[in-house]
Amino acid sequence: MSDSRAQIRKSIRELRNNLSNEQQNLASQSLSMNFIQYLKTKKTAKNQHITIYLSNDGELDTSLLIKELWNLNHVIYLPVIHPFNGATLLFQRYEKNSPMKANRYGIFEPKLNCSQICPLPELDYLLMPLVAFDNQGNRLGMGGGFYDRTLARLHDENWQKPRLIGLAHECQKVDVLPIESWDVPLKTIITPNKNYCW
Ligand SMILES: Nc1nc2c(c(=O)[nH]1)N(C=O)[C@@H](CNc1ccc(C(=O)N[C@@H](CCC(=O)O)C(=O)O)cc1)CN2
Ligand SMILES: Nc1ncnc2c1ncn2[C@@H]1O[C@H](COP(=O)(O)OP(=O)(O)OP(=O)(O)O)[C@@H](O)[C@H]1O
Repeated sequence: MSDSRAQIRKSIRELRNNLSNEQQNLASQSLSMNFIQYLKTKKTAKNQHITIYLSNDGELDTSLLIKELWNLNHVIYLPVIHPFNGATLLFQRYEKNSPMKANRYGIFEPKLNCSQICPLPELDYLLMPLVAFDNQGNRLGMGGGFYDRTLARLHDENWQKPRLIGLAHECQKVDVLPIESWDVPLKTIITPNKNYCW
């Protein structure tokens, strides 16, 4: 089982890393339009608390979406790897002038500042990176278990917030993922081509 997860990770990471700059730019524009349109259909008020991520390893580029959401007065957060609580994530406010530093994987995150951390249930939307997703909204990540561990508490309850939304290129879709007990399925996945809802 874990072997096939590793295989899927390897082949899909290769596919998305092979997308051209032009494909990435177009994908980034479509993502931005699709998510902002999605917020409109939810009649979302301003000042929503939205966690995104800074793209790495061929992931769908979020930089344009972040700028547009700032312009619409939403409050943006990024994941920060917890300094001592194993492989879990904190969600810290991200502004244009936030001091940043590279984490152990070379991904930039805001320098830890406890006064800027948002507790998970106070977030409205959690936009998550993923390596592969399937027909049922299952998600396979980079293999660190960061999001699954962080969301484990929510998974046990019948939670309302945050809404979990995966972001991916269309080439990251597979028919069926081998899932594990801790995997947290998603109700929405947004690609440049369409919004999947379960
Ligand atoms: N953009 C982004 N930010 C994110 C995540 C993510 O998937 N994407 N994460 C989602 O959880 C967390 C970081 N998790 C990550 C886990 C593994 C690797 C990675 O590149 N692994 C290398 C091996 C690196 C090593 O061991 O030194 C690899 O698999 O090649 C990157 C991020 C938090 N921030
Ligand atoms: N809720 C959890 N409690 C304890 N360990 C967990 C939990 N979720 C995941 N793990 C551990 O993390 C490891 C990696 O999990 P998995 O392969 O599902 O990560 P992933 O979803 O690909 O990564 P990420 O969530 O960081 O994007 C697993 O081997 C598992 O042992």
